[in-house]
Amino acid sequence: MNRALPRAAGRAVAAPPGLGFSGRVLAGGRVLLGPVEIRAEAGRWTCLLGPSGVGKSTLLHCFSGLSEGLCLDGAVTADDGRPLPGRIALMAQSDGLLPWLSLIDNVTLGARLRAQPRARDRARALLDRVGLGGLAGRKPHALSGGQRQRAALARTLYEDRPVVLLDEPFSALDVANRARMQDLAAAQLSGRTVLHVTHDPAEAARLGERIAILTARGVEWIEAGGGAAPRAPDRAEVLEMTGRLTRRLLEAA
Ligand SMILES: Nc1ncnc2c1ncn2[C@@H]1O[C@H](COP(=O)(O)OP(=O)(O)OP(=O)(O)O)[C@@H](O)[C@H]1O
Repeated sequence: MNRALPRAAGRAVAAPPGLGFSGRVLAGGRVLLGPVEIRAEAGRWTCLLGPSGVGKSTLLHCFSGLSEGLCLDGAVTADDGRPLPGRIALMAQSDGLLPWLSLIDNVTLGARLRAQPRARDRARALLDRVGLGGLAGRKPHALSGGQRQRAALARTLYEDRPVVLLDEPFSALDVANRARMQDLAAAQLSGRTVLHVTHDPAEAARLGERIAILTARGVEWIEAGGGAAPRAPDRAEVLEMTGRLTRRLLEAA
Protein backbone atom coordinates (compact mmCIF):
# COMPACT_ATOMS: atom_id res chain seq x y z
CA MET A 1 0.00 0.00 0.00
CA ASN A 2 1.25 3.47 -0.86
CA ARG A 3 0.78 5.90 1.98
CA ALA A 4 1.46 9.61 1.84
CA LEU A 5 4.46 10.49 3.94
CA PRO A 6 3.54 12.64 6.93
CA ARG A 7 5.46 15.86 7.30
CA ALA A 8 6.35 17.53 10.57
CA ALA A 9 8.08 20.90 10.73
CA GLY A 10 8.81 20.53 7.00
CA ARG A 11 10.49 17.14 7.44
CA ALA A 12 9.28 14.03 5.65
CA VAL A 13 9.25 10.86 7.74
CA ALA A 14 8.94 7.22 6.75
CA ALA A 15 5.41 5.86 6.30
CA PRO A 16 4.13 4.80 9.71
CA PRO A 17 2.99 1.22 10.27
CA GLY A 18 -0.02 0.21 12.33
CA LEU A 19 0.72 -1.70 15.52
CA GLY A 20 -0.94 -4.72 17.01
CA PHE A 21 -0.65 -6.76 20.17
CA SER A 22 -2.52 -9.96 20.75
CA GLY A 23 -2.01 -12.18 23.76
CA ARG A 24 -0.94 -11.92 27.39
CA VAL A 25 1.97 -10.42 29.31
CA LEU A 26 3.30 -12.20 32.40
CA ALA A 27 5.96 -11.52 35.03
CA GLY A 28 7.12 -14.20 37.44
CA GLY A 29 4.24 -16.44 36.37
CA ARG A 30 1.63 -13.71 37.16
CA VAL A 31 -0.56 -12.38 34.35
CA LEU A 32 -0.15 -8.59 34.16
CA LEU A 33 -2.20 -8.04 31.03
CA GLY A 34 -4.57 -9.99 28.82
CA PRO A 35 -5.62 -11.96 27.04
CA VAL A 36 -6.20 -8.85 24.99
CA GLU A 37 -6.13 -7.76 21.38
CA ILE A 38 -5.35 -4.13 20.65
CA ARG A 39 -4.45 -2.16 17.53
CA ALA A 40 -3.10 1.30 16.86
CA GLU A 41 -3.97 2.13 13.26
CA ALA A 42 -1.34 3.44 10.87
CA GLY A 43 -1.03 7.20 10.81
CA ARG A 44 -3.76 7.74 13.40
CA TRP A 45 -3.79 8.98 17.00
CA THR A 46 -5.12 6.38 19.44
CA CYS A 47 -5.78 7.26 23.07
CA LEU A 48 -5.74 4.51 25.67
CA LEU A 49 -7.55 5.03 28.97
CA GLY A 50 -8.13 2.62 31.83
CA PRO A 51 -7.87 2.11 35.56
CA SER A 52 -4.51 2.29 37.29
CA GLY A 53 -2.63 -0.99 37.18
CA VAL A 54 -4.62 -2.49 34.28
CA GLY A 55 -1.48 -2.74 32.13
CA LYS A 56 -1.36 0.34 29.89
CA SER A 57 2.34 1.10 30.47
CA THR A 58 3.14 -2.59 30.22
CA LEU A 59 1.58 -2.59 26.75
CA LEU A 60 3.69 0.41 25.67
CA HIS A 61 6.81 -1.33 27.01
CA CYS A 62 6.00 -4.40 24.93
CA PHE A 63 5.58 -2.29 21.78
CA SER A 64 8.80 -0.41 22.42
CA GLY A 65 10.80 -3.55 23.13
CA LEU A 66 11.46 -2.56 26.76
CA SER A 67 10.01 -5.81 28.04
CA GLU A 68 12.84 -6.80 30.39
CA GLY A 69 11.44 -9.00 33.18
CA LEU A 70 8.23 -9.51 31.21
CA CYS A 71 7.22 -12.68 29.40
CA LEU A 72 5.18 -12.14 26.24
CA ASP A 73 2.71 -14.91 25.54
CA GLY A 74 1.56 -13.41 22.26
CA ALA A 75 2.74 -11.26 19.40
CA VAL A 76 3.65 -7.63 18.79
CA THR A 77 3.21 -6.85 15.10
CA ALA A 78 3.76 -4.01 12.65
CA ASP A 79 1.29 -4.25 9.79
CA ASP A 80 3.96 -3.61 7.16
CA GLY A 81 5.79 -6.71 8.43
CA ARG A 82 9.03 -4.82 9.08
CA PRO A 83 10.84 -4.81 12.45
CA LEU A 84 9.77 -2.06 14.85
CA PRO A 85 13.11 -1.27 16.55
CA GLY A 86 14.47 2.02 15.25
CA ARG A 87 11.03 3.25 14.21
CA ILE A 88 9.52 3.96 17.65
CA ALA A 89 9.96 6.76 20.16
CA LEU A 90 8.67 6.24 23.70
CA MET A 91 7.95 9.07 26.11
CA ALA A 92 7.79 7.15 29.39
CA GLN A 93 5.94 8.22 32.53
CA SER A 94 9.18 9.23 34.26
CA ASP A 95 11.07 11.94 32.37
CA GLY A 96 14.32 9.97 32.33
CA LEU A 97 16.42 13.14 31.98
CA LEU A 98 20.08 12.52 32.78
CA PRO A 99 20.97 14.82 35.70
CA TRP A 100 24.53 15.56 34.57
CA LEU A 101 23.48 16.77 31.10
CA SER A 102 22.07 20.17 30.14
CA LEU A 103 18.56 20.30 28.67
CA ILE A 104 19.82 20.59 25.11
CA ASP A 105 22.14 17.63 25.61
CA ASN A 106 19.24 15.65 27.06
CA VAL A 107 17.13 16.46 24.01
CA THR A 108 19.85 15.22 21.65
CA LEU A 109 20.80 12.25 23.85
CA GLY A 110 19.42 9.64 21.43
CA ALA A 111 21.61 10.91 18.61
CA ARG A 112 24.63 10.92 20.91
CA LEU A 113 23.97 7.32 22.02
CA ARG A 114 23.65 6.27 18.37
CA ALA A 115 26.88 8.13 17.55
CA GLN A 116 24.99 10.31 15.07
CA PRO A 117 25.58 14.01 14.48
CA ARG A 118 23.46 16.15 16.81
CA ALA A 119 21.08 18.66 15.22
CA ARG A 120 21.47 21.30 17.89
CA ASP A 121 19.51 23.95 15.94
CA ARG A 122 16.51 21.62 15.70
CA ALA A 123 16.85 20.76 19.39
CA ARG A 124 16.91 24.47 20.27
CA ALA A 125 13.86 25.09 18.10
CA LEU A 126 12.01 22.28 19.89
CA LEU A 127 13.00 23.65 23.30
CA ASP A 128 11.61 26.99 22.12
CA ARG A 129 8.36 25.33 21.06
CA VAL A 130 7.92 23.73 24.50
CA GLY A 131 8.63 27.09 26.16
CA LEU A 132 12.10 26.23 27.45
CA GLY A 133 14.18 28.15 24.91
CA GLY A 134 15.84 30.24 27.62
CA LEU A 135 16.77 27.20 29.71
CA ALA A 136 18.69 25.10 27.16
CA GLY A 137 21.87 25.18 29.27
CA ARG A 138 20.20 24.29 32.58
CA LYS A 139 20.51 20.94 34.31
CA PRO A 140 17.29 19.01 35.09
CA HIS A 141 17.56 19.52 38.89
CA ALA A 142 17.02 23.25 38.34
CA LEU A 143 13.64 22.74 36.63
CA SER A 144 10.09 22.30 37.89
CA GLY A 145 8.25 19.01 37.33
CA GLY A 146 6.25 20.52 34.48
CA GLN A 147 9.38 21.95 32.85
CA ARG A 148 11.06 18.55 33.06
CA GLN A 149 8.05 16.94 31.41
CA ARG A 150 8.15 19.50 28.60
CA ALA A 151 11.87 18.78 28.12
CA ALA A 152 11.05 15.08 27.86
CA LEU A 153 8.42 15.92 25.23
CA ALA A 154 11.02 17.90 23.24
CA ARG A 155 13.38 14.90 23.42
CA THR A 156 10.62 12.60 22.12
CA LEU A 157 9.75 14.94 19.24
CA TYR A 158 13.45 15.31 18.40
CA GLU A 159 13.57 11.56 17.70
CA ASP A 160 11.29 12.16 14.70
CA ARG A 161 9.96 8.59 14.52
CA PRO A 162 7.00 7.31 12.51
CA VAL A 163 5.58 5.56 15.60
CA VAL A 164 5.31 7.43 18.89
CA LEU A 165 4.23 6.01 22.25
CA LEU A 166 3.23 8.57 24.88
CA ASP A 167 2.71 7.52 28.51
CA GLU A 168 0.81 10.28 30.34
CA PRO A 169 2.90 12.94 28.56
CA PHE A 170 1.07 16.01 29.90
CA SER A 171 0.19 14.81 33.41
CA ALA A 172 2.44 17.31 35.25
CA LEU A 173 1.36 20.40 33.29
CA ASP A 174 -0.87 23.28 34.31
CA VAL A 175 -4.05 23.77 32.27
CA ALA A 176 -2.65 26.35 29.85
CA ASN A 177 0.62 24.52 29.21
CA ARG A 178 -1.26 21.24 28.87
CA ALA A 179 -3.46 22.68 26.12
CA ARG A 180 -0.43 24.24 24.38
CA MET A 181 1.61 21.03 24.52
CA GLN A 182 -1.36 18.99 23.29
CA ASP A 183 -1.63 21.37 20.31
CA LEU A 184 2.11 21.15 19.65
CA ALA A 185 2.19 17.35 19.84
CA ALA A 186 -0.88 17.08 17.58
CA ALA A 187 0.80 19.31 14.97
CA GLN A 188 4.23 17.66 15.14
CA LEU A 189 2.92 14.10 15.16
CA SER A 190 0.12 14.49 12.63
CA GLY A 191 0.02 11.50 10.26
CA ARG A 192 2.18 9.31 12.50
CA THR A 193 1.02 6.29 14.42
CA VAL A 194 0.53 7.52 17.97
CA LEU A 195 -0.51 5.42 20.97
CA HIS A 196 -1.16 7.79 23.87
CA VAL A 197 -1.89 6.59 27.40
CA THR A 198 -3.77 9.11 29.50
CA HIS A 199 -5.92 9.28 32.63
CA ASP A 200 -7.58 12.47 31.39
CA PRO A 201 -10.85 11.91 29.49
CA ALA A 202 -10.84 15.56 28.31
CA GLU A 203 -7.40 15.01 26.76
CA ALA A 204 -8.58 11.89 24.94
CA ALA A 205 -11.66 13.79 23.73
CA ARG A 206 -9.42 16.59 22.34
CA LEU A 207 -6.73 14.45 20.73
CA GLY A 208 -7.94 10.93 20.04
CA GLU A 209 -9.00 9.81 16.57
CA ARG A 210 -9.74 6.46 18.15
CA ILE A 211 -10.18 5.94 21.86
CA ALA A 212 -9.79 2.66 23.70
CA ILE A 213 -10.75 1.89 27.29
CA LEU A 214 -8.73 -1.02 28.66
CA THR A 215 -10.19 -2.88 31.64
CA ALA A 216 -9.69 -6.31 33.14
CA ARG A 217 -12.58 -7.44 30.92
CA GLY A 218 -10.94 -6.34 27.65
CA VAL A 219 -10.92 -3.34 25.32
CA GLU A 220 -13.85 -1.11 24.45
CA TRP A 221 -13.40 1.08 21.36
CA ILE A 222 -14.98 4.48 20.99
CA GLU A 223 -14.80 6.46 17.73
CA ALA A 224 -14.10 10.10 18.56
CA GLY A 225 -16.34 12.80 17.10
CA GLY A 226 -15.95 16.53 16.77
CA GLY A 227 -13.78 16.84 13.66
CA ALA A 228 -10.03 17.02 13.24
CA ALA A 229 -7.79 17.01 16.32
CA PRO A 230 -6.78 18.94 18.29
CA ARG A 231 -10.35 19.94 19.09
CA ALA A 232 -11.19 23.01 21.13
CA PRO A 233 -11.59 21.99 24.79
CA ASP A 234 -14.93 23.77 25.10
CA ARG A 235 -16.43 22.35 21.92
CA ALA A 236 -19.77 20.65 22.57
CA GLU A 237 -18.63 17.29 21.13
CA VAL A 238 -15.48 17.36 23.30
CA LEU A 239 -17.48 18.09 26.45
CA GLU A 240 -19.97 15.36 25.56
CA MET A 241 -17.18 12.85 24.89
CA THR A 242 -15.39 13.82 28.12
CA GLY A 243 -18.57 13.08 30.05
CA ARG A 244 -19.14 9.81 28.23
CA LEU A 245 -15.58 8.59 28.83
CA THR A 246 -15.72 9.64 32.49
CA ARG A 247 -18.93 7.66 32.94
CA ARG A 248 -17.40 4.57 31.29
CA LEU A 249 -14.30 4.81 33.51
CA LEU A 250 -16.44 5.12 36.64
CA GLU A 251 -18.43 2.07 35.58
CA ALA A 252 -15.19 0.16 34.94
CA ALA A 253 -13.70 0.98 38.36
N1 LIG B 1 8.36 -5.67 35.31
C1 LIG B 1 7.32 -5.95 36.09
N2 LIG B 1 7.36 -7.00 36.93
C2 LIG B 1 6.31 -7.32 37.71
N3 LIG B 1 5.15 -6.63 37.71
C3 LIG B 1 5.04 -5.58 36.89
C4 LIG B 1 6.11 -5.19 36.04
N4 LIG B 1 5.70 -4.10 35.34
C5 LIG B 1 4.45 -3.84 35.75
N5 LIG B 1 4.04 -4.72 36.67
C6 LIG B 1 2.70 -4.80 37.29
O1 LIG B 1 1.81 -4.89 36.20
C7 LIG B 1 0.60 -4.23 36.49
C8 LIG B 1 0.30 -3.23 35.39
O2 LIG B 1 1.21 -2.14 35.51
P1 LIG B 1 1.20 -0.91 34.49
O3 LIG B 1 2.25 0.03 34.94
O4 LIG B 1 1.28 -1.43 33.12
O5 LIG B 1 -0.26 -0.33 34.76
P2 LIG B 1 -0.91 1.00 34.21
O6 LIG B 1 -2.25 0.63 33.68
O7 LIG B 1 0.01 1.71 33.28
O8 LIG B 1 -1.07 1.82 35.58
P3 LIG B 1 -1.01 3.42 35.87
O9 LIG B 1 -2.22 3.98 35.19
O10 LIG B 1 -1.10 3.48 37.36
O11 LIG B 1 0.28 3.94 35.33
C9 LIG B 1 0.76 -3.61 37.87
O12 LIG B 1 0.14 -4.49 38.80
C10 LIG B 1 2.25 -3.58 38.08
O13 LIG B 1 2.58 -3.71 39.44
